[in-house]
Amino acid sequence: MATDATGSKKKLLIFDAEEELAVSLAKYTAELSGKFAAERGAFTVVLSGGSLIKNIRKLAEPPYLDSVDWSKWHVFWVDERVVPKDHDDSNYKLALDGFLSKVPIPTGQVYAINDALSAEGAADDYETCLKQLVKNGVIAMSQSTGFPRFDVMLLGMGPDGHIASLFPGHPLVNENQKWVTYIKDSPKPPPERITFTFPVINSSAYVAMVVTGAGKAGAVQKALSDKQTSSDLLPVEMAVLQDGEFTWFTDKPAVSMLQNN
Ligand SMILES: O=C(O)[C@H](O)[C@@H](O)[C@H](O)[C@H](O)COP(=O)(O)O
Repeated sequence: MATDATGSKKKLLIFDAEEELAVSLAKYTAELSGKFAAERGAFTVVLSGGSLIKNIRKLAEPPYLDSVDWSKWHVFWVDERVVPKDHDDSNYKLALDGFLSKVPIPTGQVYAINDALSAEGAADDYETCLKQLVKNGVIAMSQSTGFPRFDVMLLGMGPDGHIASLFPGHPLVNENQKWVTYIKDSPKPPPERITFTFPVINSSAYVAMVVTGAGKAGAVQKALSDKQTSSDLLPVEMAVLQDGEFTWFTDKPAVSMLQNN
């Protein structure tokens, strides 16, 4: 069962168990796929790594396996580790094994990083790729921000409140020019990664913030409490969409430190 916390700028869905969350997340994503395929003829989907890939598993099952128009999907990564694509740390490999190998998205519409480049080179290369896709009309542009506007970002959050490879207290959280940047000292291994920046994340049309498990309850409590001060924001709290819909997909353990839950 989902609980809707109305009155908040962000929508909070709370599920009794991860299984129900996964059912709802598949429906949410399939509906957005239908909407954007009809409106724009393309559906741009941004994935994180981590447990998110397991959470989207039901998209690769009936009825969605057959009902979704996978030919319209274009898949990107909000962050990627700078390792070979067949390395166990690769977010591409994680998504390929757990999701992409099970659905018929054209391989040319799956945008992995160039793993032959340095972190800096891979970030520049990915940004160039995004700019080309904006020119081609595959990725929309936000008129209000001047940054690309992805149709949906399906994101996880770390126990420290990080999203993408934007970590608490790291200067990268303040990047406001680049679309894609790099980090060489990630506190979560491996240290070298590329990541979308906040202006890109915050220009999205839809964001699903998918958070399960008691280990994340502290960050969820801070993010959803009213006592936020601008000097002390977790990265997840800096995800504030300019003109989009932000939905938390949580399970009971993840919200166990919220009052009234
Ligand atoms: O490459 C990465 O490390 C991920 O993209 C990262 O941003 C992830 O989404 C969070 O760390 C949550 O990961 P878990 O869901 O596994 O905790």
